[in-house]
Amino acid sequence: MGLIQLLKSQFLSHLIFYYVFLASGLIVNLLQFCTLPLWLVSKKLARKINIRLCYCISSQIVVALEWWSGTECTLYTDPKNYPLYGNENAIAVLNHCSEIDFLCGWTFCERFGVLGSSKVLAKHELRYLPIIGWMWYFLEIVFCKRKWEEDRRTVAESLQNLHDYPENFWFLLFCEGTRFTPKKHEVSMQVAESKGLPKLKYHLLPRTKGFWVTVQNLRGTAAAVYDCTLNFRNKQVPSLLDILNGKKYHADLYLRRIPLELIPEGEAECAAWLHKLYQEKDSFQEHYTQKGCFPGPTVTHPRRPWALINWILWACMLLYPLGLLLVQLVSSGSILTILVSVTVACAASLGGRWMIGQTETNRGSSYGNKEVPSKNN
Ligand SMILES: CCCCC/C=C\C/C=C\CCCCCCCC(=O)SCCNC(=O)CCNC(=O)[C@H](O)C(C)(C)COP(=O)(O)OP(=O)(O)OC[C@H]1O[C@@H](n2cnc3c(N)ncnc32)[C@H](O)[C@@H]1OP(=O)(O)O
Ligand SMILES: CCCCCCCCCCCCCCCCCC(=O)OC[C@@H](O)COP(=O)(O)O
Repeated sequence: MGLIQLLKSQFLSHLIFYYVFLASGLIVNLLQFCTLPLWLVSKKLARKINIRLCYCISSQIVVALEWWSGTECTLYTDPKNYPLYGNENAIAVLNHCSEIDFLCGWTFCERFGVLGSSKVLAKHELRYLPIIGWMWYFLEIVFCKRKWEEDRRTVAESLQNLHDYPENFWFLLFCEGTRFTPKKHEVSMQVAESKGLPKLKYHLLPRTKGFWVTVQNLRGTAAAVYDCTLNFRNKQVPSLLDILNGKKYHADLYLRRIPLELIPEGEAECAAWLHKLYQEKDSFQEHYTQKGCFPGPTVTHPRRPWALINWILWACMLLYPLGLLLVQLVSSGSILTILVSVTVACAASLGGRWMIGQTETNRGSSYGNKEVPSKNN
């Protein structure tokens, strides 16, 4: 292990990341709270400010992937569509295969300039996640309880609110509804069989209702569906903790742009269309497994410096006063104050580690583990 690699895996390096992330995150949450009265005066301005504030937080995790771990992200797409990415609203449909697929999604958002504004249909448990969940409240993220009877109205209403959104955004949908595990795959393939649908090898059976309600409510707002299939080279199974330890991965993303007009309007037709899309996605994954790449050309797509600049600015702003405080503490020689500082450092470390734990599949939900009895079964 080289010196730099050793440095990246050290507790102190992680502590710095945790401290900057947690302290800046709480400051940003507070600033977001202060924008509340502005929503009454100018919704447009409040949204624009919140987009930038959210960028301050989410781009820090992108920095960990792009700059700290040096992970490379290759985009496979039709070059003629390339100029449209970032310049239109889109619904991104992504496979839910790893613990960092959301982060790879964020990285592509960053590169196309839509990181601050991008959204997701997220499970409602994430709403309460400190910093990220609170930030999402102000970003108008759409939450679902994964209980259709409750979600159908709230999700549609939240989507309708995005009609006059002032900046381009990508709306992410993990149609599989939960992360891939062998058990969830087995259960969902039983459902596929009971519905007479072909089995999928690399995906869970997609949940179609969220997709249908999203497409219907974003017609006229989003121009296209981006069918995104993500994979990692050499069968690597990445985690956020490994990223923080500086482990480098190579992510490949296959992106197909499908104009929204091509998607059927009726619920049953739209569901059938999505099932077909997932069968195609499965064949792309098979291609990747066999050949080590996706079909079609790649486009060079460099990382941008803004996320790193944002992190450096926050680090300077937050580490300088902390350094001064530490010097004072040590020179005061007071055992009590030194004990308090050690406790605060441990709390920051545990807080950061706990947040990373929220991305780990083995701590995930049991959603999709048990076959839900349906009218078709
Ligand atoms: C490169 C581009 C990147 C772009 C990135 C852009 C933005 C990034 C922004 C943020 C990044 C942060 C990411 C955070 C990640 C958080 C993500 C999540 O939280 S994922 C979980 C929440 N989201 C979803 O679940 C979305 C998909 N789900 C749905 O759409 C659901 O339909 C629903 C709306 C949630 C409702 O769910 P519910 O369970 O109540 O209903 P369903 O209709 O889905 O289920 C009943 C239906 O399904 C059949 N069934 C039963 N069991 C299964 C099974 N195991 N598998 C499949 N199907 C099953 C059952 O028979 C019923 O069938 P039918 O419809 O015929 O009645
Ligand atoms: C610079 C970096 C500093 C690091 C400090 C700590 C960073 C912590 C970052 C936490 C980011 C949390 C983002 C939450 C995204 C979680 C996405 C996710 O994985 O959701 C899972 C759901 O889709 C499905 O849930 P399951 O049904 O599988 O259960």
